[in-house]
Amino acid sequence: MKEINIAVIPGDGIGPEVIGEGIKILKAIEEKDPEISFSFTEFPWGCEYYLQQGKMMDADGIDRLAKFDAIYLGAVGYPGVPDHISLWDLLLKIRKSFDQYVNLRPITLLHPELTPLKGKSGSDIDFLVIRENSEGEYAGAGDWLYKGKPEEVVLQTGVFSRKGTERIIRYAYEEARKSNRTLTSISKGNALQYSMVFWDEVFEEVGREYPDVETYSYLVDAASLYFVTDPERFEVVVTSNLFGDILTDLGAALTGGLGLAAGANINPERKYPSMFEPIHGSAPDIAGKGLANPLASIWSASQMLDFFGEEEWGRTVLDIMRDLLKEPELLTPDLGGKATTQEVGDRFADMLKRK
Ligand SMILES: NC(=O)c1ccc[n+]([C@@H]2O[C@H](COP(=O)([O-])OP(=O)(O)OC[C@H]3O[C@@H](n4cnc5c(N)ncnc54)[C@H](O)[C@@H]3O)[C@@H](O)[C@H]2O)c1
Ligand SMILES: O=C(O)C[C@@H](O)C(=O)O
Ligand SMILES: [K+]
Ligand SMILES: [Mn+2]
Repeated sequence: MKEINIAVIPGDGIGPEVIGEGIKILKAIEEKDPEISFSFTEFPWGCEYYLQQGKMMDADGIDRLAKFDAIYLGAVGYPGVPDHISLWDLLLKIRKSFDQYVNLRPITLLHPELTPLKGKSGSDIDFLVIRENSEGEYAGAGDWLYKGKPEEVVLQTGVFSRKGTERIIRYAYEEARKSNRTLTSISKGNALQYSMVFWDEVFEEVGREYPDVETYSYLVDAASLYFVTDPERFEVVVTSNLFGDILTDLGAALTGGLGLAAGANINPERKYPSMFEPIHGSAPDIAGKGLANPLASIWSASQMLDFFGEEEWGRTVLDIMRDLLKEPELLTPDLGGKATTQEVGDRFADMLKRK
């Protein structure tokens, strides 16, 4: 019997709505498979907590989370709390404290009707973005000088360490080798003459150990164009923290939108818990109305299953998702349907039970 202890942080806005459906699916799996059991421990942290308690999570929050096998997160961020506070005091705090330096974001078209791309381009979109998740533009290094004065200056410094750059690039080469796919590095060495020239050098350097992996290296501006005009050229992509953030929302737009985009924040050494979440935010514009698509959070639950060696269940969840996507009227409005968040989750769980 495999027991997976999951810390659940539903968070803000649509976070609790979509996480509830993901848990529903995990419970349905638990019911079907006598070899797996999940425990769910919920933490009330987030922006509402901040407004009541003056903090996004408890002071000993990281220590408490450290005891779990995994973290399942909805989203943080809500009007009334500055976004940089909700991000830095919860989401980024967890990613950094648990050295979740790999962010796996699949960009996969599960149904041909889901892409806005016309014609031949985009019929076979299936790639994995590996986003550096610990430093780079998100290092938090900087300053705000002479606030409010005419000589005001703000610095936000990208930090690219040898260790941090090498390990993400090596992870990506390993992934490409293992899955026999090409590897594309996306950077910006023409304008960013320190950080991205260094990134490109490390990409080449590490690549010498992987002569079997076919590689490409694009500037991020051109890569954005290729995402739209020729997404089929990408198989495994490795990129920096901020570029990865932006490019994966673009990738989501090509494959059904944010309601379908999942992400896994991985600590490959398994020294700390990894965290699974939809890549979207708290979507205040649709929160509390049953409009949120729960498929992204269900997909991230399938990434969790993969991570714990339950790839067969991970695959089954995606197979069900493919089937579900064949009937647009039974999906949430973002995908053209009329169903509520819960109705999609219920139907998903039913389909799983019948598998
Ligand atoms: N990981 C996170 O917790 C995370 C990620 C991104 C943004 N945020 C925060 O979320 C808040 C809102 O940010 P935003 O509006 O820029 O991004 P967002 O991802 O919340 O929403 C962008 C758009 O996508 C739609 N959308 C998102 N998820 C959806 C779903 N599951 N189903 C249907 N439609 C969906 C929203 O309605 C909105 O129109 C901000 O406070 C931001 O800081 C948090
Ligand atoms: O990493 C971020 O910037 C937060 C959010 O936009 C995300 O993509 O996880
Ligand atoms: K999220
Ligand atoms: Mn993002």
